[in-house]
Amino acid sequence: MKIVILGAAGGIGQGLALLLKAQLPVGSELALYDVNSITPGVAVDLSHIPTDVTVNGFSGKDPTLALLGADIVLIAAGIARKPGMARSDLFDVNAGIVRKLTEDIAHTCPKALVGIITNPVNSTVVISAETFKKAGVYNKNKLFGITTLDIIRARSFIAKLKNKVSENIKVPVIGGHSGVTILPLLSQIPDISLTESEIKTLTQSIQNAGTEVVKAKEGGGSATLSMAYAAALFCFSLVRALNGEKGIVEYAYVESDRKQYPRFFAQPVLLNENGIAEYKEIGALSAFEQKHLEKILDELNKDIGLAEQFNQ
Ligand SMILES: NC(=O)c1ccc[n+]([C@@H]2O[C@H](COP(=O)([O-])OP(=O)(O)OC[C@H]3O[C@@H](n4cnc5c(N)ncnc54)[C@H](O)[C@@H]3O)[C@@H](O)[C@H]2O)c1
Ligand SMILES: O=C(O)C[C@H](O)C(=O)O
Repeated sequence: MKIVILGAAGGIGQGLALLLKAQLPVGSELALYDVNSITPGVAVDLSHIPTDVTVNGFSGKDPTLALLGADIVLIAAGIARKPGMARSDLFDVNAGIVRKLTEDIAHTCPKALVGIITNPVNSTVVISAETFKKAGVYNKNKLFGITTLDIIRARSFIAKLKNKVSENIKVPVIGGHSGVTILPLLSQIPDISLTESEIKTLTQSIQNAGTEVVKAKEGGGSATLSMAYAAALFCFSLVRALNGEKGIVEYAYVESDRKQYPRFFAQPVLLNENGIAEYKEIGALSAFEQKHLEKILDELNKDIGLAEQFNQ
């Protein structure tokens, strides 16, 4: 199995590459690509870790050599937020980067599963979808916006609040990946009950967690290590599904045909060798969550519309 990271020399890319080198199944192949010329060196560095995962690094303008024969491509290329910016402020630079890299994927490995990390995820995934469509190779079952960071944050915050082991906490998070569009379904966590005030505070903390990191890093970027961990978890699920393991469900920002939601929406999907095998039910929402959901639809539709226009 070959996994490619685009943007591999960045804060997320390097952390993600380390986790994949350390934990991918024996015999896997990891290809790192970034415009930054240090990328082959990052691969040499990683290659000294004694696991049976081969690593190759590529830099320059053309990612083709990295993408050849890819089964999974993870896109973390692009700029990150600085204090005072919203994720949508990244659109002008990152939209073009994601479009170009998607064109390269469409040309070289159109059957690969693609996971998008680059912000604003609510829009970049749509840009990628429209680009694949233009190239005539779009398969909505193979394109994912990675929202796992919202889920692991929710797990961490709830574990801390309730003094529980975070590994055992499962939290659905639906919607999108920006501010209020991040909607944790705190009413659905098995064996944990929360007061109204806890729900309100936790929801806000999960929605603002990215901004909290941006502020704390004081201009040095946004979440990298927690995102690398989140992307690695998501990637391992894709790998297991491609290897034929059954019953793997992940939450991700994907295109579905459910008319009650925007065209792209983070939701639970069952994975198999072909990507999305089935859209799972979101389940019952509390009154608080239902009200919140109604509020975010316009914002998501706006982010999606902007991306659709960009590709026209
Ligand atoms: N989905 C999420 O939950 C989530 C979480 C955190 C960060 N992000 C986003 O991930 C992106 C990367 O964040 P980071 O902290 O790693 O940034 P970074 O600046 O550390 O790394 C980005 C890398 O992309 C590379 N790059 C730029 N243009 C490229 C191109 N055309 N082809 C290949 N590589 C290119 C840069 O050289 C750099 O190494 C940002 O857009 C950020 O907002 C998303
Ligand atoms: O907040 C950001 O800009 C990065 C990322 O989307 C996050 O949630 O940490």
